Amino acid sequence: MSDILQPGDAHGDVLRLDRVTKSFPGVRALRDASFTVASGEVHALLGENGAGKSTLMKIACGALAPDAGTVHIGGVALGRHTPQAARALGLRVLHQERQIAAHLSVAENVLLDRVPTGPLGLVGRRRTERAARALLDELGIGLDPGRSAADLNAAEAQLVALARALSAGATVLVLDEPTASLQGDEVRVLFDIVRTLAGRGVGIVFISHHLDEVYAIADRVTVMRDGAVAGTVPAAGTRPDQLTAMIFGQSVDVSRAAVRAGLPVVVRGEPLVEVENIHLGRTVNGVSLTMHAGEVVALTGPLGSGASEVAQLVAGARGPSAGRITHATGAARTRPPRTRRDHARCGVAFLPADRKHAGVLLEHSVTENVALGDRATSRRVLLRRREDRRRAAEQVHRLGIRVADVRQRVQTLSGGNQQKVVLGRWLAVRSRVLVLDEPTAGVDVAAKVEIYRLLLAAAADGAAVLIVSSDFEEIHALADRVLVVCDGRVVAELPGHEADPHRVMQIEMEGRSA
Ligand SMILES: Nc1ncnc2c1ncn2[C@@H]1O[C@H](COP(=O)(O)OP(=O)(O)OP(=O)(O)O)[C@@H](O)[C@H]1O
Repeated sequence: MSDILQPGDAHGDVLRLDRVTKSFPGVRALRDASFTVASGEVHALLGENGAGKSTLMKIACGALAPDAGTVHIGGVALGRHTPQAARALGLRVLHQERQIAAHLSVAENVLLDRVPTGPLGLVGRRRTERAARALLDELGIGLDPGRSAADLNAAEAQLVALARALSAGATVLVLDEPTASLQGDEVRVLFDIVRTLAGRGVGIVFISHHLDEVYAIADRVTVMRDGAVAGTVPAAGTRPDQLTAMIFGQSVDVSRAAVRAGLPVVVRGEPLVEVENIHLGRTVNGVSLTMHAGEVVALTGPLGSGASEVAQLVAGARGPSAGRITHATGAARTRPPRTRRDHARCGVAFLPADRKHAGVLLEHSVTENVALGDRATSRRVLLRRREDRRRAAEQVHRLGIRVADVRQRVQTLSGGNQQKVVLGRWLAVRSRVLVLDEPTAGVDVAAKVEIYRLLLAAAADGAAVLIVSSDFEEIHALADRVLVVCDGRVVAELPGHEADPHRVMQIEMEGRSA
């Protein structure tokens, strides 16, 4: 911890929530939850999907008012429950979405909440860039302050948002699953910066479903269960199985053997999709692959590798600029599918990475969202509400979706539960070809295992499954074959059980430098 003093209360806590309670119609989201963050500590907040982590942080940042309980930031009680009031006391939240102004430069973004003014209140560009440079250097961020923010990738945008929080004098930072769109080296860069911030006395809340990240960065861990705090423990000295037991009430094994236990051994069947030398602009440069019935193929690669685009092409979400994709399934056998609807009709289910925009209809109910898969794959025009509700309820049960009623709007579900709804949509229609981009991003470990088993069961039933994943544990547990993609090409193929993180990272590095 740092010797730089930050405002805090008598215990040095920069954030203190005391006995917070919050209910939504039909749900008790928080029950008497207390949580503190000390100056200079990284405090991980864990819990299964729907446990109450986001609700607790929404109350901390003034986005929601508690029914009971208090919030103190820097030792000062949050009087009005508004984001402005929490910000004024020094609390900032970094969401997963891009939080930078694209029309401004890096420097202007960094100093957005504290633009240095010259005489007459004018903002000097050179002065802005100098001030931003100093801040970026302090954090070890090597970005050019004069660069346009529109050109930044997701990882760079996040670093700029962090620098901006620091420049605004944040004393508490809430990072909500900050590594969701980052790859290996980018995660390391982020963690270095988080450590630097903590060294300056900033208290950091780190929400994650990845225990390896928690061990890499956190000092203390608080686990939430069913809206209550199950306990707070030091990260060092607490074993992963102890944490999963706190999260789920039992330990969870994500190994290949455990995930496959009790499932039939599958023999590779006939080819269902034939991908021949496809191209997409400069992102995909001649990829060929065959997906067979009964197998799970994983595509992996560094950010921008083109793996996601290959999945989009196979799913028919985009058309290739050259090459051919032939499906052997369903009604469209006589002609290659051209549109996404064509693909869906010949049995392709697609779970895109960008769920918020392409995956889920937030304003609609769980039932309607699950039923969408059926609408895309059948010619049925008449709505069968009762049947739709029955199917939705089945998926809610299978995937452990935390929802009071299937008529509830998806908007009111926790992030991980929204993800399960989109997945349930495609599992409900028993598609023969499943294409899933990062199928378990934001999903808790117990649900991950459940999803892996459902995908393996679908494969055992004769489906061909293609996943894009940056989660090595997931690839190792799930894949029969792994294709490593770099610069829009498949640079290596290896059997799933040989795809340990070290091996894949080595191939990615060689692929990138080739
Ligand atoms: N606006 C709302 N209306 C109704 N219910 C809500 C609302 N916001 C949250 N909930 C419910 O409160 C509970 C806690 O949700 P919360 O988002 O805090 O979970 P979480 O721990 O952050 O989960 P995840 O890991 O999936 O993000 C869930 O049951 C959720 O459905």
